[in-house]
Amino acid sequence: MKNYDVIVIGGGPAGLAAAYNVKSAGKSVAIFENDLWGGTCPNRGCDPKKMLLSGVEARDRIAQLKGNGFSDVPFMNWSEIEAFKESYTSKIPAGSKGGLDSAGIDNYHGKVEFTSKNELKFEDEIFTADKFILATGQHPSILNIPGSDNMITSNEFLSLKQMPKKITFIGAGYIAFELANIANATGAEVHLVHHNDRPLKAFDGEFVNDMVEQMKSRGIKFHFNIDTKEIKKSEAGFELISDSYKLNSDLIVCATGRIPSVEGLNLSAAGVEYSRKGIKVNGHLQTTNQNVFAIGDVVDRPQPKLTPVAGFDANYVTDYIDKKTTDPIQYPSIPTLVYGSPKMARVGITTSEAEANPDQYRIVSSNLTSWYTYYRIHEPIAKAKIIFDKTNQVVGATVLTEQADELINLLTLVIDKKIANAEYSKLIMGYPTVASDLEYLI
Ligand SMILES: Cc1cc2nc3c(=O)[nH]c(=O)nc-3n(C[C@H](O)[C@H](O)[C@H](O)COP(=O)(O)OP(=O)(O)OC[C@H]3O[C@@H](n4cnc5c(N)ncnc54)[C@H](O)[C@@H]3O)c2cc1C
Ligand SMILES: NC(=O)c1ccc[n+]([C@@H]2O[C@H](COP(=O)([O-])OP(=O)(O)OC[C@H]3O[C@@H](n4cnc5c(N)ncnc54)[C@H](O)[C@@H]3O)[C@@H](O)[C@H]2O)c1
Repeated sequence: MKNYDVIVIGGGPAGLAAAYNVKSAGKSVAIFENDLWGGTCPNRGCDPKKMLLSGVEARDRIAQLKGNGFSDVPFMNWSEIEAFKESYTSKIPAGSKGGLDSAGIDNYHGKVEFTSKNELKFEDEIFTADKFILATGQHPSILNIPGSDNMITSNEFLSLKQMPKKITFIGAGYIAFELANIANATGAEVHLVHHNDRPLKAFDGEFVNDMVEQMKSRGIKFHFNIDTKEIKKSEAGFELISDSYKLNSDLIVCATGRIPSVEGLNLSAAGVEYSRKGIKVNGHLQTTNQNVFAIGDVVDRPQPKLTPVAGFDANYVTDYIDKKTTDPIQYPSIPTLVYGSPKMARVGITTSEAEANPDQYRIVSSNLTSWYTYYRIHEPIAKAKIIFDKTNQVVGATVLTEQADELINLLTLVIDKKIANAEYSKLIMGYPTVASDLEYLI
């Protein structure tokens, strides 16, 4: 039998951050992982996706300067950029494990399951701990329809050795939009099939429509209000079938959401309750067993499931276990981003919340397309909606531009630190940049 102060299950951003924190606090810690050390984000999520996106960004920049210095717009060579991505991702699992070894954190690879409220079994050995942290994340869901085996998920897409000529994505959330843009930049014929006509439903409808139009202008085909009933193997590849609708493609990617990874852990033996939305927690990220915590994507909570949120959870829980805080977790504003062409991002109060409460909020819409920062790169569309409260403080923002990933972080700073226009205007920012424009937006 082995005993630790803390046992962490899941070696992704949440679990790794928690394990390092526990170790730094001078406590004994073990971490278990049953797949790739490093987890979703660096192996099959954010990082490989954004490496592939660098090719999309390069192509977009050239396309926007066509006739102004460039005449040809090259397609992205998939095999080459995939290999470039692989040069990064292939080192992640060994690098993550190496980091744990160097830090003296005991790490175990394989299947682990609870046998009681404070015991685990791993390869016939029992492990006990004072506290457990569940950080097992999520994995892609696959539609439960006939022929579901004929689809791949984002996991396989990100490591395709060849991009097919014609590819279909089912779903219209973050993953479908981002991967569709990547496939499109390689010259593939790309289709996006959605069961209703409101993609990216958490974002401002006007900006989503603008984004859809931009993607259409790049050749991506949208098929709305199609309820996929079956996927059949066909001569041409795979056939997506709905009531009176058929679409043939070489490859179909199911991007209809992700589900919490709780199977096989025997959580009932630990007295930990969960649902299809994730593990149930209280304000201290404590599960229905007070000595078992849950952090990151596996948690059932309203905050978006993102890497920085997973890290924030880890820091909170280890502080709570260390008795550095007794307060419930309080999240700062969380920016969320769709890495498409262009990018769309939002933070704070949404435009729909602001529209529903006109006595509390004022929305200022700006078309930034002709602003120097966006004109310089000849962006076809750049827009912002900034939400102010009664005191004229920025409390929310939605932006649509290639530069949205940088702009939204500045706006998050303005919101969280309650920076007033008068204060920001006194700063000197590098010019001409997104930051030097900001005083005219806030
Ligand atoms: C395609 C894609 C793109 C994304 N892009 C972004 C982005 O741009 N920005 C962003 O912030 N977020 C992005 N995300 C989300 C981000 O990857 C997650 O929010 C983040 O990885 C969550 O960290 P986590 O540690 O909670 O879970 P994970 O990273 O999923 O790690 C959980 C780990 O637990 C392991 N595990 C599961 N079950 C067990 C078990 N029974 N025993 C042992 N180990 C187990 C898993 O193998 C995994 O390694 C993206 C996700 C995807 C899929
Ligand atoms: N840029 C980022 O930060 C980023 C990128 C990728 C993923 N992620 C994370 O991963 C999570 C999962 O991403 P996702 O895109 O898989 O999920 P999602 O929840 O964003 O989107 C799923 C989409 O599939 C649709 N859908 C559901 N059932 C369907 C059906 N039967 N037919 C057609 N469409 C259907 C939903 O309406 C929705 O539009 C995100 O919520 C986010 O937390 C973040």
